Amino acid sequence: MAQPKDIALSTQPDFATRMSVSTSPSAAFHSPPSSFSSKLPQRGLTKQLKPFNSKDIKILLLENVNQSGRNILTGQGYQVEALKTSLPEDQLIEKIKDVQVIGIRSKTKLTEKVLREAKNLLVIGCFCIGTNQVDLEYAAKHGIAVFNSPFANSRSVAELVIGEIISLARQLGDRSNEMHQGTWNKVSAKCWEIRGKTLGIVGYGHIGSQLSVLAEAMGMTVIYYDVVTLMGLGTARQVPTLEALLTEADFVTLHVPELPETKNMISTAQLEKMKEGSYLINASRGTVVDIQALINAMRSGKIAGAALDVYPNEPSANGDYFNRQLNQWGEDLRSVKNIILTPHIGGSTEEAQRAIGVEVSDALVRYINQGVTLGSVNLPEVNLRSLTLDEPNYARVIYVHHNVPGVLRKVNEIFGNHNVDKQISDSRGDVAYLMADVSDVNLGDMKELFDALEALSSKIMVRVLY
Ligand SMILES: NC(=O)c1ccc[n+]([C@@H]2O[C@H](COP(=O)([O-])OP(=O)(O)OC[C@H]3O[C@@H](n4cnc5c(N)ncnc54)[C@H](O)[C@@H]3O)[C@@H](O)[C@H]2O)c1
Ligand SMILES: O=C(O)CC[C@@H](O)C(=O)O
Repeated sequence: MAQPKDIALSTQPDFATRMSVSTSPSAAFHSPPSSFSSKLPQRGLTKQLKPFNSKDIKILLLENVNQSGRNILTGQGYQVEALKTSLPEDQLIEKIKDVQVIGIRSKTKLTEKVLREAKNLLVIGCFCIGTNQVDLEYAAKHGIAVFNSPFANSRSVAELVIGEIISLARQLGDRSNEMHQGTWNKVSAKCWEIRGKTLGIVGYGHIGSQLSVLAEAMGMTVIYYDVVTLMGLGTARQVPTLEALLTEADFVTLHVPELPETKNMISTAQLEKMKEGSYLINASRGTVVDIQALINAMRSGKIAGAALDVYPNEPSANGDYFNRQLNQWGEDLRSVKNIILTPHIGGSTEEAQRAIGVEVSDALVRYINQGVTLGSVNLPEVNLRSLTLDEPNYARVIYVHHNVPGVLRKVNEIFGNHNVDKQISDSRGDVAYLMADVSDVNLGDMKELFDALEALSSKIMVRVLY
């Protein structure tokens, strides 16, 4: 965009605050008005804004979003329908037509096909870390913001992996299964302490680095591989290649996102590189491991044990679905020795789900009521000081538009007869986001502003809140 960005930064939080908001949302997100207020001029109580031209906000929550999140949304007076499972595509398409907000976890696929039908949708809340289930680009191009919870369940996943490392080293799953069948099988052959063993972490992000600290505390040596050069915590050491990690680690654990580059990142060639009798853990995404190759490597004895929490195809609800129909190797996998299979529960703790519910719902409320995009994974992050009850005749105008030259000139011409009290604009790729607070406007003025902005060829979405 040719025009200058950040037109009215005088009311923005300082740089450090903005950086900490961007990189560490949960710190500020639980109570944004108060966390910002100490940095900003005090001008009375925050006014709760509402759209000048639309009905009640309708929200569809799928996949059993935690009560903490539902309470925040219903507390705002929104109409919330909450379902325990995800929905088959045809039902999802029917329901999404009607709502302004949808909340999902990892199972619901918001593809272009589904989003095309979502004519009223303003915002998507992913009540989890991963956002690979959403077509982020399509959403951005249609002005639909997407929020997630980037690390509220990291600790839960790291703790699960620690449990799995010990369980695999001691063959706990098999011993427990045998006892459940009535068989006493006291063995020590090929059962190990984890002290002194090497843990290889692939992906040293929020989860990988938490795990690193826990593993070292238990006496393990930690090495990690990441596409980014990162400072190791404690005495953890970064290795230059995946191959270097695979040849050195006794336990390999995967914590990378689902990307084209991470698809089948661990397949036959990589399993061959691993140490004889080593272990593999995957709690990242199901596409990262070639499971048939893993079954073969375990049957040959090369891999002594594995723990899988995620699968290429996962059922949309609880029940007896983990079979050949879902994944063709389903039954073979179940027959392998010393393999721990869990139903994508890495982040499924009370602590994590409560924190995610609060964090994502707060972000949704801020976006719906104020247009603030801080923490969005697909739109530029934009914030303006809240309007207060001392400013009764103000409107907040939000204009999401194509990032092309000349837009700000046209928008400011439209604002021409009004006082623009504060304004900010930023872009991300092809999409730009402008927010302006305009004073001395009545409902008629708001309609005029709305209609004029709607008519611009650069328009993606217009909202006028007051
Ligand atoms: N099982 C669960 O319930 C559960 C819970 C939370 C997250 N997850 C999954 O775990 C993944 C990791 O979570 P996180 O919070 O640690 O993510 P993160 O973004 O903090 O860290 C991911 C790390 O992987 C690295 N990376 C990316 N591509 C890579 C590649 N090709 N090779 C090596 N490193 C690469 C990144 O540089 C980053 O450091 C998430 O994307 C999500 O899919 C699963
Ligand atoms: O809770 C879920 O469904 C997803 C958990 C995890 O994979 C995440 O991406 O946060």
